[in-house]
Amino acid sequence: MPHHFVERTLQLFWDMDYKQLAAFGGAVAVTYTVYWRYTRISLDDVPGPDNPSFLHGHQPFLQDAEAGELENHYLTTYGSIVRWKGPLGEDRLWIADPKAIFRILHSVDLWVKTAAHREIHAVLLDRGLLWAEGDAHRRQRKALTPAFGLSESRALMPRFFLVANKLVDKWKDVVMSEGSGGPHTLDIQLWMGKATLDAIGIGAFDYEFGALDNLDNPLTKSYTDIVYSTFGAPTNGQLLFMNLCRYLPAGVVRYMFETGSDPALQKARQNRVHAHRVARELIDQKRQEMVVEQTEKDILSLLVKANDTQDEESKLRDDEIIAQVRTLMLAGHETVAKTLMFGLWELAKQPEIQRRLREEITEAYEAARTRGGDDLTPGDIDNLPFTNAVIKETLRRHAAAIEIQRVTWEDNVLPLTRPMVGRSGKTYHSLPVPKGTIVYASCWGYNLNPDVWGPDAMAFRPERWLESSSEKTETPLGMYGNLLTFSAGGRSCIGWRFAVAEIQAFLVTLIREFSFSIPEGRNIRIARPGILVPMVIGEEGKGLQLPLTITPVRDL
Ligand code: HEM
Repeated sequence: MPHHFVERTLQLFWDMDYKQLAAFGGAVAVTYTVYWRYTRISLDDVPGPDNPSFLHGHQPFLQDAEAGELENHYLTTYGSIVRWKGPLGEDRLWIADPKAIFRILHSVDLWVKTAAHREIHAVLLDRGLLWAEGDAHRRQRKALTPAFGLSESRALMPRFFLVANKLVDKWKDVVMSEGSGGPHTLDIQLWMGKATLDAIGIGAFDYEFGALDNLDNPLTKSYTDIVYSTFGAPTNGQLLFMNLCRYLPAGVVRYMFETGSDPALQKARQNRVHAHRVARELIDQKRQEMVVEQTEKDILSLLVKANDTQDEESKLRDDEIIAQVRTLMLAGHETVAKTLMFGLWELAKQPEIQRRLREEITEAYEAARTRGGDDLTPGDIDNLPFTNAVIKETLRRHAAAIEIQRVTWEDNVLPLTRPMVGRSGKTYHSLPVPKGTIVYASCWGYNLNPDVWGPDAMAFRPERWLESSSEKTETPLGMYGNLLTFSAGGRSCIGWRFAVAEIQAFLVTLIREFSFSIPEGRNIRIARPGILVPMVIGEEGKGLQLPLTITPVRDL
């Protein structure tokens, strides 16, 4: 560009008064908006609620909405594809359509995690499997997969029973000392958090968190309610900030997360210090133990051993193994805790289902005792149809992850299971989506979609799994029971078999020993500010709570 042209252009701006500058700025903004609006694929015709606020969009409203009620409202009012507004008028898509979800979750290089989402993972979980993208993700996943097979997960069952029985002993002590051996109300979410932390410690690393024993362990303390205290109750300002992160370079976002003085970020960084120390010790210990051949192995031992036999290119570095330790500690404990607590809550609400479940489990224990065993084997539990139906129904009705967020970096077209009728009345058989669109593959929306599960999809009804029509669908999706609970595709939950084995061990142990009921006057609502938050209505100020009354059903 000739030098004098640049000079003259600058001079032109220099000579403008503020009105001319404002008019020029306005003209550029309008031209850009019109260009953007008419050259970009538009989502204006997708059904959805009107925008309540240009600045915040629907996000504050979604924070407070009740889990399940919101998804049901979307499905019945708008259908299985809904457009809602993010901050600054941005379009977001909420998706409960099986084919569209299948396409998103099976196109892992096209639909990726947002930069802000990944940076949250980096602080909370390090740069492990949940953080990695592309080839790095494939390499990490390949290294971890052998440790999560069916036989490896089932081999952990005795460890899960050990922790479940310890929980029973703790509850019996509480019932004896505080409830004189009779019914006693306790906060089930607190206890489940402790028990599942101990279970992931023992199952995945052979590490004693000592959460049920209230051991003075700084790592255990730093995990207490970590997800809730980090991301459980963001203010509107924090939500806006998180959303605007996508417009900043990843390095800047990283710097802000790494140095921010927010107490939640400080808690996550403190957790990292403790977790790194423990992870290093554990890895060294596993390497030393590798010379001794063990039959029963924790996940980390399997990972360290398998990694040592990989070629140099595929091998995980030590910092990557440490990242997996932190990833598994978090991903594998809160999720299972939520599933168990909501399962027990459903059973407390429906005594008849609970009675039928206890009958099946008690009979199985009697059969095991006759043949000389104390606990049920994985094979015994496989043969308990109603127990497994209750587990699947809990995972369907109370998916621990509400939704799976992704963004696309390229214009593309989503196939639809059912045609979508746009706001204009036009019918769409597939949906063009512009690049940069953030979508939410809704686990709750899909799991409650009447097109997939029938008109009683909202009801907690385990019997549906015993009927011949269950698990049959046009687009088989998930890993387990065609549920979206464990996601699907190349980034699906690697620990789903581990989770199912753990849930089975806890459920049969607890139901055999205690009956569960809802304490009078303490009704629960489950908010969904990114994670599931059970609260007692009227006691919201106390934060997370799920009180249930337990009564021993066998001699103490
Ligand atoms: C009921 C329990 C569980 C539920 C509902 C659950 C759900 C999920 C979901 C929805 C994802 C996909 C997240 C995304 O792509 O944004 C996921 C990924 C993952 N889960 Fe789980 N999970 C559970 C238990 C576990 C357990 C027990 C472990 C480990 C011991 C585990 C480890 C992981 C890991 C490492 C990933 C990342 C996979 C990848 O990106 O390749 N999860 N889980």
